[in-house]
Amino acid sequence: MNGGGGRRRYSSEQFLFDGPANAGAGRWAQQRGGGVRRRDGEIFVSVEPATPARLRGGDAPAGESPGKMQQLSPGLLDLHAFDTELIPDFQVPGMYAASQKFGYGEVLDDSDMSFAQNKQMSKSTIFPENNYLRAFPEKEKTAPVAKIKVVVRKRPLNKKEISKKEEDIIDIEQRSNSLTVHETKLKVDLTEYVERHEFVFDAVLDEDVSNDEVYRETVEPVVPAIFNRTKATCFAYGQTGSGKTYTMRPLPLKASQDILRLMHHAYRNQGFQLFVSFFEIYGGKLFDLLNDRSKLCMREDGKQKVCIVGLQEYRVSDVETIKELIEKGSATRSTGTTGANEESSRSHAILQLAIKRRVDGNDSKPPRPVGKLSFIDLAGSERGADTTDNDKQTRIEGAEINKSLLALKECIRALDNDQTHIPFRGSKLTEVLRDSFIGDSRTVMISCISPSSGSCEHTLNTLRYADRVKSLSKGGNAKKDVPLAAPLRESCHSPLPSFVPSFSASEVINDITERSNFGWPKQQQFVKQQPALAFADRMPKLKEGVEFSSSNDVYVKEQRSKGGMASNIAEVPDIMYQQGRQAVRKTVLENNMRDSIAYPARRAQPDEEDEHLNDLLQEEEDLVNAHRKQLEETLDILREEMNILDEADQPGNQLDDYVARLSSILSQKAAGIVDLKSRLEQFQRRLNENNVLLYAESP
Ligand SMILES: Nc1ncnc2c1ncn2[C@@H]1O[C@H](COP(=O)(O)OP(=O)(O)OP(=O)(O)O)[C@@H](O)[C@H]1O
Repeated sequence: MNGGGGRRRYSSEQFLFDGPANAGAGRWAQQRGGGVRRRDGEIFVSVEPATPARLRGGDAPAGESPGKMQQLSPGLLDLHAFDTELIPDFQVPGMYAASQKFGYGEVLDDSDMSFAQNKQMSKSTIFPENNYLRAFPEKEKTAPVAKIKVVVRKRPLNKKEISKKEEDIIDIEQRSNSLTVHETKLKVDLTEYVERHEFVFDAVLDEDVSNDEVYRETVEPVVPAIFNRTKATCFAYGQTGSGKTYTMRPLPLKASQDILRLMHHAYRNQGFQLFVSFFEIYGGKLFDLLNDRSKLCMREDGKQKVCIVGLQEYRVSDVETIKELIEKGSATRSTGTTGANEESSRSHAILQLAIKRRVDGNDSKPPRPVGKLSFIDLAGSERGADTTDNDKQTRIEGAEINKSLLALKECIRALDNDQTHIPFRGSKLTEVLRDSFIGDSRTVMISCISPSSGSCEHTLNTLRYADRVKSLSKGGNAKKDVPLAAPLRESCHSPLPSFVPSFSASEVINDITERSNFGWPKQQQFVKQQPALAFADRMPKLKEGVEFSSSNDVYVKEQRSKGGMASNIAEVPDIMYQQGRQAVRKTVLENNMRDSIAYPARRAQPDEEDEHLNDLLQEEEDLVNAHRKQLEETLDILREEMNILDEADQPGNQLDDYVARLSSILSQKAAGIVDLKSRLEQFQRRLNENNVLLYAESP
């Protein structure tokens, strides 16, 4: 929780991913040969008896022998670790059993037959199953892990929020994976009502859940997989102050403990090594947090492998050294000095734990990359909207953050839908993480939310983002959420309007694409068949108390105060309006782009494809945001109009005043409509441009 006055209090364990306020050591009491004891009592055990050399000020001895506790691997880091082959000596006992046990045994390429045979041999002849089982603690016998997992974590109200008497508006039922946001809204007649927004995710963690439990729910299941060429990525997403850093901070340490334990027990003497790197993306540029924030350069080679030139990687053998590296990197991380929360982070911090393996047991050759675990503490999500109020630098940063969060969402969605084309070129963040989006990968997104009524809008935005990450996925929420809506439907005052479709978004996509004779939906078809547009058409027919339900979001309006003079004015349930439709539209848009790219005479280059797609997605998001804003302004204007009408009815009213205010209101209304219309036309033109290309060049 925040300390007094909204400033953070840094506890003894708060250093990972945190900014300069945490700089400096001294929070840890060292226990030579026996690990390290934190002042709060928790003990980290060093898994090797030797005590590592201290790391201070980036002066770790470069090129130390691999036998030492840490080793700096200077120069070029090949992030494209995923053409990695397991080296020929891999038939050592244990790996086969481990890969089977953890559910990752199927990930080998077909081409790697010799290796597969070796593994078979090792299983039957060298490492009997029962021995293996005894060698592994219960918690490591993990079931196969979902490719994408979206988890929400709610933090407790902090002192500042309590002193401002803000309410906790998030309800999480025990042992459920759903949550409800209670949003208080004002009607036109200024009476209050509550909108309930219900969401379902893979897991929902309430304020009582400890960091240990977060680790068990998110990262722990994927750790064994990285010994078998999997790339796992864990993101923390959310507004400033929602608990991203608090959540992410302990994860790499806990993961490294598990990795080192596996390396020294299950995979003992198999040549595995652990490397740590830590860098940030700030304003679209890369900086090495373990090398005095020196600027890094990202390059792509002829085979489209992404490399970060100059990134320092440290070989580590004990948790204590990792902790020190993380502390050092966190202290170097950029934090902004502008905006509402001056301590908020405006950069993405990326900490990577890479598993490599010695080639033929030979220390003179560079070790081969095997798997990787990345932890990403994203910039505050609301910073993406920070494009107007601050200085130029802040605006540029805001735009970059916005771009990267948008691109990230699209990449994860593409990944979960097994799309062959991943739009990773959309931002520096996704480019850098390119290797995490190809091959065998696992992604965990932890969406952090604040419970307070004052953060309602940001919380809803975070949940919508998380929802869109998965809502259209094959194994995602769309279908499984349908039953959830049923009890809520039953509880509503009046029956669901007959036009509310019971569709899953992916079914709609299929439906649309099936109806197209040419393999992609024509733009006109697409527009007509959008279910949410059908909703919008019918919106004025809504009555008080009706409920909307899309596949995984439920809108229920509870009237708190009745009898208002404007109760017949339909209010747009923005959550419903946005969710199903945006998801559908985006995928159709992507399909359009993909298909248009598959056939044209002048083939677009991959770069162009990504640019087109990302530009369009961005423009679309801007349009929807502008529409929502305009709607909110219209409601304000309506309120104002009603006031002046009321006053006009009073005896002795000032006609001049009435005329002037009405004139100003009408101008505002007209300006809003003109602005939105021109945005809409511009977007239509962009869609047409793409479709013109499509139709002109299709056979
Ligand atoms: N689950 C939690 N339980 C207790 N305290 C929490 C929890 N989550 C966050 N906090 C506290 O809330 C404050 C803000 O959290 P944190 O710094 O992690 O936010 P953040 O999302 O990383 O913000 P920024 O984007 O500005 O870095 C901190 O004081 C933190 O200790």
